[in-house]
Amino acid sequence: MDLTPFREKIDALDQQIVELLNQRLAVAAEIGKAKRGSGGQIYVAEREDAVFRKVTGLNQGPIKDDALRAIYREIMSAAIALEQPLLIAYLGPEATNSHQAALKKFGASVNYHAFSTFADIFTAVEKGEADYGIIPIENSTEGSVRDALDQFVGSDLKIVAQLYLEISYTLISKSPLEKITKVYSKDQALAQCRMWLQRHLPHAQLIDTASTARSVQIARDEEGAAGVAPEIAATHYGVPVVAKGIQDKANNTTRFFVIGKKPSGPVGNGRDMTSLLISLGDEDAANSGALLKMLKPLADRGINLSKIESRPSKRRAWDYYFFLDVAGHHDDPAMREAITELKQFCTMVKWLGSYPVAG
Ligand SMILES: O=C(O)C(=O)C[C@]1(C(=O)O)C=C[C@@H](O)C=C1
Repeated sequence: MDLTPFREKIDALDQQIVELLNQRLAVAAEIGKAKRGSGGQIYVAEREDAVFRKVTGLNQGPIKDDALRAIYREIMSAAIALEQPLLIAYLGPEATNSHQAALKKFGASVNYHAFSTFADIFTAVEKGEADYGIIPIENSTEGSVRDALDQFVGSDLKIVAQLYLEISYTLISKSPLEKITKVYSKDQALAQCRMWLQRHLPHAQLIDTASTARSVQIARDEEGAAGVAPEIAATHYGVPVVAKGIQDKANNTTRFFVIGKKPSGPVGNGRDMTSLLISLGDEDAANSGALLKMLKPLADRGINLSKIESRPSKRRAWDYYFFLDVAGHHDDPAMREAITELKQFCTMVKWLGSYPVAG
């Protein structure tokens, strides 16, 4: 069959797509100029949310919404890069789950820098050395990332967006499965793949490493060695993938926050979420009456709570902070009223940020 006529059609369409993309980017460049003049935010979570909803709403197929979203992620990433080069801070080394989350949120056209601690990421964004940071906040099987939550106590940075990343592990090695004698990875990653490894590599030695990325470096250099890491690490270090999706539990998902200096505006229509940090002060946190009192200003206004987490304040024994995720935006009148009421009896009510629910 002669494919020439089809390919000619595709060539003509590609020409239009490229022209339209460049027209769109030229408009973004204008927006960038206006933002630089007024000190506006380059990455605008609520606008990106609206663009994603608009284009998936227009979609009649056959392209899948996920594919369309991925394409638009890269279009807006290119727009951002044209408006102003952005630097995104994440928990390294390169090719970690945090790196993958950062790429998923900001696309391939912005710059990334790996930091070794959460505190370093907060400091880099506070000092303006990075524009945004990506912080893992909770995992569907392991629970909250406490060190990350604690950083918010002493910081004025805002949560500007969230995203969910399905955590999937890949067996990475130069050797075929039957020649693998050692499997390296971070203990949590090995633990999450224990059943698969038992079934497919019952005689291999399991060896703990400092990070999943490190295990792939070892697999690159050592015959018969494999690493267990996100797939991005195989590409990054140029080591072949032996098996994908080797984690024992499906739907193992990590939630990440994007942190920045300026808050995000509302999306509206119940599609915003707000995070608050509350301290009850002298009220006994173990007293259920005190907890009830804290939740009442929210409940009275029909503001739904999706998460509550307590952390020791480290100021006094048995003194706690509460991290709350509630539905709505800080600018909603009901939310403002609830916060004002909370401030009347709580020693601290800190607004950590409002952001689109959709990640
Ligand atoms: O609307 C804006 O503020 C833009 O900068 C344009 C645009 C886009 O390409 O649609 C790019 C980056 C922002 O994060 C949001 C949207």
